[in-house]
Amino acid sequence: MNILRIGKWVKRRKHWSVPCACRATRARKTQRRHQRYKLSYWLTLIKRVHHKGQFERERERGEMDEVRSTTAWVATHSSHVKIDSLEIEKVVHSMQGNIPVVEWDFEKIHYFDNGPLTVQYMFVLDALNFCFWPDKDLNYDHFAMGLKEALENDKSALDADRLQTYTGPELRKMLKWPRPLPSEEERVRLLHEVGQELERSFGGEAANLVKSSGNSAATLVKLIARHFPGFRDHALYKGRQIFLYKRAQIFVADLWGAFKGNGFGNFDDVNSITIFADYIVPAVLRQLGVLKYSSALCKMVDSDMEIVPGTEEEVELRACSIHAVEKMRELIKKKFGKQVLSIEIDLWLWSYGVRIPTLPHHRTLSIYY
Ligand SMILES: Nc1nc2c(c(CN[C@H]3C=C[C@H](O)[C@@H]3O)cn2[C@@H]2O[C@H](COP(=O)(O)O)[C@@H](O)[C@H]2O)c(=O)[nH]1
Repeated sequence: MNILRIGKWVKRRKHWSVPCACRATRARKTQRRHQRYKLSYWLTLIKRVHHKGQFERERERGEMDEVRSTTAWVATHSSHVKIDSLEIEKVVHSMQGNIPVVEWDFEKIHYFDNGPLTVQYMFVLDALNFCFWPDKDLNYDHFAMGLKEALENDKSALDADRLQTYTGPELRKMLKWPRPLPSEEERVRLLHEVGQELERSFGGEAANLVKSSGNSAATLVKLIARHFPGFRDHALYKGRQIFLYKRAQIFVADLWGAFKGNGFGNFDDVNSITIFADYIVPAVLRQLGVLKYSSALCKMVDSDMEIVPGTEEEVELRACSIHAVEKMRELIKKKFGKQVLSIEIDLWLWSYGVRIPTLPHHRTLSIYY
């Protein structure tokens, strides 16, 4: 019996010792695995922190490409506007790939003091940079000069708290405009929105908004769109969301131009910006023969008939303009080996267009451009 019992006990011990040993080995293995995991976890984290800016930027750049990719999609599904590739070739060859250089602020109308107040000025100006045409005597220059003069007379005129209090008549007075501005209520609402959000998230200063972009144009556009609903320039077209971001992108370009690529205008990825789809550039591209409109659209534009925002016509006019210029850039690169920025092409086209007051342009009531 005893022997039997001892036998059973030994058997049991054996039985126990096996799982015990296994458990110990497994525990050691698990510990090692955990250590390895911990190490790789920390390495990844360190790498992430180290490259956070880069990761962020790559991600944002992907999102910026949404302007390129969605407008390209419109161009391939377009019903009322067509891009004439042969005409693009002609334009590019006639200039031998050299885009005429236009100096930013060629009109000498902007405020500039090389500091944060210039950033505040540019942001407020671009918050109001849309739809001047309903008043035939009004244009962008009045806003640029009016806000400049206001700042020169009173450095606190565009402070975040002041922006939140302006009324329509006060804004008019600041711009020295004798009658109600087009979309005056919307302009005032957008001023308030800018003031509130600058105060809430950026210590009241647009300069802090720019600083938080980490020298990335794409991140800055994304930040603006995230924080300021008035800048979320997009449309629905044939069931898809199309991104245009005219005023957010022009703000980046204005900083880049004003600060000559330094300080607040220093962006590592300025080439991520596309042209700014307004009502002047499509008209210039049409005159160059690059954009061809359907006969119905020709009639609408030439007779100053209003085009409803969000219609296929309106989205195509804007999206095809962006895509045509992207094609122009690609061709310049392919044929002449030159890297041209969309911003440079935009300034050339826009400055050309505004010098021809008789150039027929499409008329859409919008807060985006
Ligand atoms: N594509 C594109 N559109 C631009 C601008 C600018 C001003 N940029 C300044 C920056 C450097 C220069 O030196 C400029 O002073 C305004 N616009 C748009 O034009 C339209 C105004 O027309 P009109 O009514 O005639 O003033 C309106 O939709 C406005 O939003 C630009 O650069 N590119």
